[in-house]
Amino acid sequence: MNTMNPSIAAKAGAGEQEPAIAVPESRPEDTVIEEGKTVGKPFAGDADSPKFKLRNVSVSYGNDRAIKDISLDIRRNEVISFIGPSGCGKTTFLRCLNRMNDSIEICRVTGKLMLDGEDIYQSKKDVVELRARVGMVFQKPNPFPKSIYDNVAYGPKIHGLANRKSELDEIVENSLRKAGLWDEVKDRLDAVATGMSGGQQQRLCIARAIAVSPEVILMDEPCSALDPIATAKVEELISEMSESYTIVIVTHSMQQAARVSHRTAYFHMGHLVEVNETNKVFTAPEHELTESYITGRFG
Ligand SMILES: Nc1ncnc2c1ncn2[C@@H]1O[C@H](COP(=O)(O)OP(=O)(O)OP(=O)(O)O)[C@@H](O)[C@H]1O
Repeated sequence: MNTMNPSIAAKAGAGEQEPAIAVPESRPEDTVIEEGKTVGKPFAGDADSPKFKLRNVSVSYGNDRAIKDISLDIRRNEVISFIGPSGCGKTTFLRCLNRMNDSIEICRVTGKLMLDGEDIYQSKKDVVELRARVGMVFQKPNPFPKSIYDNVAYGPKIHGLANRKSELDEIVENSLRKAGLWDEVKDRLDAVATGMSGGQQQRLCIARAIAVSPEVILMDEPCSALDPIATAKVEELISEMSESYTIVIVTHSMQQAARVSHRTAYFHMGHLVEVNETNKVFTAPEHELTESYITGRFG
């Protein structure tokens, strides 16, 4: 979708010529980040009601704060990438969006997290229904050890989305088509899913997520276990899917963020430092930490 500014990309790789006299440089770790302050455009305009309205979100594991007062709107049908150095809180923040962190006993989430205006952390919230609306695709493809058909049919069955076998067949076919997998598997729907290639397994997991008609799909490094060809197929799929879904993707690949996302959010040590249109983040970042990261000064 976007390409990186060649001058910035070049800095990330080869490094620039050393100046004759060493000029003291500020180090990224010395930069003071003001808590709760994000540069760029983290919020939707007044006219738009965002899909997710997230305000003053903090997350702790025991006494350790992993997310520090983050506020962000996620727009309808946008693809937004979360990038940043390892351990900066991308996955933790992503997993708040469908309460996947609930299963971690020491994890505590505070702040307001609204999906279509409804507080997803309210005590009476049905978490199973939330996860049907906000699906998830993980880093490693994790199909059930069942047939290709059963993997896709499982969700619609437990959510009562089909009354007849013919309806279920239709959901399975449509989901596999949307995941770009139908032609490859239509003649072997009874084959066990774990026998597929890694890339096919990941697209099957995407079909499984799609099968329950979600509104949002969360993707946690969905291509990190895939080869470049399988990665390209999943990226193509993400672009196609953005017509129907809101997509939030955590990625370590800046090239991937540049290719697939409309906006990019840069995280740093639990802070949300910058959110901007992807093209801006990679060509003219506003925050010095974003620039340091995308030019490869740290990672
Ligand atoms: N289950 C957990 N228990 C305790 N601490 C955790 C847990 N999960 C994450 N953390 C801590 O929270 C912080 C943020 O981790 P998180 O995995 O969200 O970062 P990340 O940016 O996604 O990292 P990476 O890019 O390496 O996947 C880290 O300090 C991590 O050690």
